[in-house]
Amino acid sequence: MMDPVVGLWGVEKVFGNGVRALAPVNLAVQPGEFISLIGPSGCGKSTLLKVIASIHAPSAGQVRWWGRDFAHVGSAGHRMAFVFQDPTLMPWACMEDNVRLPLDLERMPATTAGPLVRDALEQVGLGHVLRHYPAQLSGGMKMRASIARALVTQPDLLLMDEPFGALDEFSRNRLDEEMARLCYEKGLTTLFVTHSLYEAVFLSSRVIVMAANPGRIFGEYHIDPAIRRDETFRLSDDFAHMCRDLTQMLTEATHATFSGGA
Ligand SMILES: Nc1ncnc2c1ncn2[C@@H]1O[C@H](COP(=O)(O)OP(=O)(O)OP(=O)(O)O)[C@@H](O)[C@H]1O
Repeated sequence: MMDPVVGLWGVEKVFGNGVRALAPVNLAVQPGEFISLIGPSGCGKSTLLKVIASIHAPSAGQVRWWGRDFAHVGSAGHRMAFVFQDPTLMPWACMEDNVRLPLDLERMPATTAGPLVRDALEQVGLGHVLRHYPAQLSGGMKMRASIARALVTQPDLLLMDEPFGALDEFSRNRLDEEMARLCYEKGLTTLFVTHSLYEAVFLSSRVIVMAANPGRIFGEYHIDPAIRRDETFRLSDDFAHMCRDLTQMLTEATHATFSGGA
């Protein structure tokens, strides 16, 4: 059987202050999945994403990327990119220069990088503002630029931590539709942290529900990846039904007591 994109076995995270952010977590992320992590505040969603990004080392357990250790991430076919809630653009640089940053860090020649940068900006609908500076753009456009900066590296795994949380509902819905199109068309494996159950249902092929104290996986909910993620889906009875099911699971997760190991 093929190795998962990321596999976690018995992963725990205890911070220096004693907070047990993750009790044993087991998870296998398969190629092409769009997985959302939802759960009450403090249940370890961001911590789990950061363990997968290798920003945090697990306190116990094992993580494997494409069946190997972290040293192999970054080689062809095994690239990972992270999008944070804050777009973190360089204010003194135009869009083109901002998005080119990861390629500059790889010392890619400008002639090779140029078309990749323009293509990434086109993909997120910013092809017309290449020479604009962040201060000239709306919040939604800055977030698009941040996504373009992740896509320009042609990642095989995209990690997104509540990327649209600061946006108004209209911009968020629109970006969700565009994100779904990009990810499903490319078969891009994506892990997405959100506080919005509706966003999780709209985007995901699998929703992982977490519980807190300690942070752990409570349950999961599968959604047919073949469903077209558009306004028709958002307004459908199926969508409402899925949101109801997930609301119920989330309520149970919020009240669940932990009976696992010490
Ligand atoms: N660097 C850190 N040092 C100490 N404790 C931390 C650290 N990062 C997170 N925590 C704690 O770990 C627990 C899980 O935090 P985490 O941010 O992963 O939760 P979350 O589910 O993403 O929360 P939210 O939905 O509120 O963003 C919380 O109790 C948090 O206070």
